Amino acid sequence: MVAKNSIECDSYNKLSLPVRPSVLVDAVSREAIVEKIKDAAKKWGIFQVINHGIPLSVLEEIKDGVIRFHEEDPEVKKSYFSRDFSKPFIYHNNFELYSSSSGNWRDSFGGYMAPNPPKPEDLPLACRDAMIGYSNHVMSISSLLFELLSEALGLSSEMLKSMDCMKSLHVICHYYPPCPQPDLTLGTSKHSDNTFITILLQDQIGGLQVLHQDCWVNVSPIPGALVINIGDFLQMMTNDRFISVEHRVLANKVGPRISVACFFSSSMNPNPIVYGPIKELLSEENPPKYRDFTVPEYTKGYIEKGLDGTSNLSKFRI
Ligand SMILES: O=C(O)CCC(=O)C(=O)O
Ligand SMILES: [Fe+2]
Repeated sequence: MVAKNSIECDSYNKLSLPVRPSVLVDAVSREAIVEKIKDAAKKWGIFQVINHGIPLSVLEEIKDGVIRFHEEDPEVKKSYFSRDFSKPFIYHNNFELYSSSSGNWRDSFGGYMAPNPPKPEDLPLACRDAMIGYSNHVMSISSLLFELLSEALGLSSEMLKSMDCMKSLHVICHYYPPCPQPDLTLGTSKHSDNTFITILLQDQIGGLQVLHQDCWVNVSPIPGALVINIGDFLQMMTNDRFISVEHRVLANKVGPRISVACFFSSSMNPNPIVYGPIKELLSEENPPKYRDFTVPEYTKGYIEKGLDGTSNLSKFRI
């Protein structure tokens, strides 16, 4: 299942992420933080942040909530099982099961937490408070991140927010059970996210990798850190100034591995807004590389092809 034409780089030290996790604390000024983010979003499409303001106890609570739900009585879980993403909360394994050539070694649950959060009683008791609490924190850190990303593009701080990039939050909580034969499968196969950005919390088990210059590079877990992925929409809107990172998750002999992916995207909901390369970033020398798109239009192709390792972006290139 290893991607073709890629070399395995097993050492994080050989090729380490350029933006260290302390990006939001160490940098002496906002300008310095913006510079680091600009560099990482361009070269890697990913960076990690610590001291983001979300208390460690909140991170622990959501991870515990994910384990509690997944280790719940199967009868309880069964009542939430569905592939209908318009429902307020669903438990599923492999949204791409019927479109991909192989299944992935994980189970997931989640729902849209903004702009219309589910009624608390629609969420299972095992993770209800944790999901609501964590989502509120993620919404506020996303506001700062979209400001910094706008500034990194040389735009006004409010630009991306004014384009509704942070309006819709889809939270998906993954549970990767220990795998007896990890070499034969993957936790999540290679893909980029159909989002503006994704804010990811991973536990200490490891397995997340990004494809960089034909090498799979480990995104080693850092306690308390959040991983920020640039998604496909932002790559198109920035006309390739930022890149949407291709990533995957290895299956592990140990586990379970827990991760919580917060997708900023309205992908499964109606959204009439037409996006395209941001006019302020274009010039005669830098004409639009993508045609305009709506999020549901983009998502339709993304879901249909599943996580098959191919890019949906290329279909929108001019
Ligand atoms: O579990 C992870 O670390 C990554 C999951 C992921 O890439 C996704 O949900 O899109
Ligand atoms: Fe992803």
